[in-house]
Amino acid sequence: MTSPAPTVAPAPALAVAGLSHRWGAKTALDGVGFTLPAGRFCALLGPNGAGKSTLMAVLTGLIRPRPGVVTVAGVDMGRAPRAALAGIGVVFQQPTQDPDRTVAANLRYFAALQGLGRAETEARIEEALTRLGMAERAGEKVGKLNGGHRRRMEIARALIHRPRLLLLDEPTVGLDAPARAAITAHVHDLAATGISVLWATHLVDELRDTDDMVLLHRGRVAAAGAVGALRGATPLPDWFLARTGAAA
Ligand SMILES: Nc1ncnc2c1ncn2[C@@H]1O[C@H](COP(=O)(O)OP(=O)(O)OP(=O)(O)O)[C@@H](O)[C@H]1O
Repeated sequence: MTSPAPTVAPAPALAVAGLSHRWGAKTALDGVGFTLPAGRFCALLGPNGAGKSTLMAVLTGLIRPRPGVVTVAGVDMGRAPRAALAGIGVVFQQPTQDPDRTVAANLRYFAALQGLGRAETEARIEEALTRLGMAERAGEKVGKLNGGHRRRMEIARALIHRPRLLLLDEPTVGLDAPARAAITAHVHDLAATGISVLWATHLVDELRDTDDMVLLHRGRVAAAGAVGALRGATPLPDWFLARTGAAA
């Protein structure tokens, strides 16, 4: 009789353990730990100064985890940073685009940095823009786009190398309500196709009950789990206010 082959659980898209960081005398992260399962939308929620951007800086390799361990799909960022970073797409808080060039030209530049060939590049650009509902804007100059479309272009750019994990640092800052809603919906759709998403925000209306959430407060994880299960019957703004003292 043969015994069934053991099933091996896939590595989480992202795992953070024992992570701390100080900016001089200021403790920005203090023993942060959480895991993000594959194919989930997870909000990194926290008031101003909670440590979200510092954590994003660690996760994008700008700050070395010390102490602490970050693994991306099982790859240790400290030991194999290039391999870990290859699996991540990033949308930083500050946009970086050439406004005088078209959307496609901006994306081509990024694809070249990733070492993609010409035919592959065009296919990837079309694929990424289509996922963000931006395919018809490929030939438009970035400077002519509204803020929401620019942001969508940046998200498309972060997808060009087909990462399994997408990190976004407050991607809706400065956008009006319709543009925020559109981007939030598009990124939820990406998660539904299997891309894991970590979405840093202090705006609770961007979260759905079915999302995961890591609540960061004063550099520590104050709560983690599914949004609906955590808040129960309490409106999310009230739940957030009770735990952080900050209005959402
Ligand atoms: N480069 C830096 N030098 C010194 N202190 C810093 C630096 N960056 C952040 N801090 C401090 O670290 C703490 C966490 O800041 P961080 O920007 O990571 O929080 P945040 O949650 O992203 O806030 P925000 O939403 O305002 O961007 C804050 O007290 C901040 O003042």
